[in-house]
Amino acid sequence: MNPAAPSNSFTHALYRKAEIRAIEAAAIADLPAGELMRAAGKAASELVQTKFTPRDGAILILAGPGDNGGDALETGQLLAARGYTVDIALCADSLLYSAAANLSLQQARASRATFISLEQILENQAPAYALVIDGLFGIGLSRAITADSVFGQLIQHINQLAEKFAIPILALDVPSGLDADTGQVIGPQGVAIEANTTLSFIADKVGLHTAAGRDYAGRVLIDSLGVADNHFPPPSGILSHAAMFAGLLPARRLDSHKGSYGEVMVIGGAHGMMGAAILAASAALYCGAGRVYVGFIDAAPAYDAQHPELMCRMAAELDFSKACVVIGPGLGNSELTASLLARALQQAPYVVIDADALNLIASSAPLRALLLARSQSLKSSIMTPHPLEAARLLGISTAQVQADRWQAALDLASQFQATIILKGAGSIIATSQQPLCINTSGNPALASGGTGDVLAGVCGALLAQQMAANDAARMAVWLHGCAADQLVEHACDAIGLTASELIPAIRNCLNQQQKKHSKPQRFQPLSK
Ligand SMILES: NC(=O)C1=CN([C@@H]2O[C@H](COP(=O)(O)OP(=O)(O)OC[C@H]3O[C@@H](n4cnc5c(N)ncnc54)[C@H](O)[C@@H]3O)[C@@H](O)[C@H]2O)[C@@H](O)CC1
Ligand SMILES: [K+]
Repeated sequence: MNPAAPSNSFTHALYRKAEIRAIEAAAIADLPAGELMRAAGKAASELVQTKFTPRDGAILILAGPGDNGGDALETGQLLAARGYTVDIALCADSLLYSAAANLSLQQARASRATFISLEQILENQAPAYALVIDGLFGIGLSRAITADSVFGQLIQHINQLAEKFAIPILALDVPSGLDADTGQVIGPQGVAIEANTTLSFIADKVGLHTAAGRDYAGRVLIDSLGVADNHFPPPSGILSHAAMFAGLLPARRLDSHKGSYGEVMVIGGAHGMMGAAILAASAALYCGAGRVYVGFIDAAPAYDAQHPELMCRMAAELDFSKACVVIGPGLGNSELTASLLARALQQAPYVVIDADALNLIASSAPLRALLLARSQSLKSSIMTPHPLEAARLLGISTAQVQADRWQAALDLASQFQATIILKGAGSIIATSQQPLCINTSGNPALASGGTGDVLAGVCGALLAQQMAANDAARMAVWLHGCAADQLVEHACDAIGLTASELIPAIRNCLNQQQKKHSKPQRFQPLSK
């Protein structure tokens, strides 16, 4: 089987460890003993064969104390049988192995693979390995691999050698040391393998795509090990991908006008922070909102010279009753801002709550009650917290949010009955009713001031164009990341991307997406 093409139908599905264990248990009941481990070894060895020939050099296999070690031994014996030079470091008491892992060990011992000791690896400063395969720990890792433990020293040594000599690391199932649910290195003082590629088994895992997961897992490939589709429950999460957004923005009708595409009012831009509101409003404009107002807090400029289309007003003058209100960018924290937020929560059919507006809600029970009342009257609300804002909203620390971003996003969605965008590496989009979504686009170039304001404006434009809140949030985050990816690839590098540059790039991505996926217009010119 091609490891990049899982056989089950949920190709973008994400599961937590407990769900994977349940799928595994159901599948094992249908299969001959050891079949999943054999399939794991076959998938991994075939993946290696697509990239390396036996002449490229030796392969080092790290086999740990559980079934992840069994997968590694199975892979090793298959590669040895195919003529590769294989060194195996057995880091386990084989008496404790499962029957399946024991069988793989016996076959590996009977193969042409060489068993080497940990000391041999730790002493070796310049190995000629073409590849390291990490089968130390998988989803069974239950406590930290501390830096000073034997496993910890081995992992650090391998990471250093891999970096120094550009040796690729293939992790089996999960990079050892990483929590497959949270995407964090299991601590305290834990270390983890930094893989280039992770071949994950049965189904994709949440922790490979959020928090530090992407840094440790590298490219993620999935092999379902032939587990039948009927063993997979509906996924509790999905990865975003282009096809998800097909048709969400209908093609524009020829007889449409600016009133057809909604009204966005960005409320913010207090003294010293006017740019934040302008960025959000410009993003709304470039993403197709029919009319865009900026409601300033302290003083409104006559117009914005770069975008004279924006209508600059005092926030207190604006009527929110038909608008999508994006409130927060540069809002500050005064009595006026709290009353503006209360009015937006009561009147606006759609709101995007960002930045300072999130902090106001975190500290005010009446505002929180107004937000909750919106869900009763079917008004749409998107909240866009970064981890610190999420921590304030939940009354916990930022470290607790980051320790389990998935759970934090779920808690926010259920406590505030809103669509949540928990920002950060692997942004999570959550509602209390639908599967969570982890965004797959974007890169560290987005880590600069103003990009969050831009995201809020994109959300506002999509909501104003009648997109459901969950779809708007998923698509906005995806477009925002795609724009940064395209800029990094074609225009600049990862350093120095500005929020302003992002805005026209988001418009390009949105239009590319529209061209690719929208239905043809009803009237095509005859001559073309
Ligand atoms: N059970 C099955 O049917 C399948 C299992 N598979 C593989 O098996 C893995 C899960 O296997 P296991 O449940 O055996 O778990 P692991 O192989 O992840 O390791 C668990 C073992 O590590 C020990 N351990 C945990 N934390 C430790 C630490 N910090 N320091 C030292 N030792 C520690 C545990 O006591 C246990 O012996 C999956 O990730 C996957 O690679 C696959 O082969 C697919 C099928
Ligand atoms: K592993």
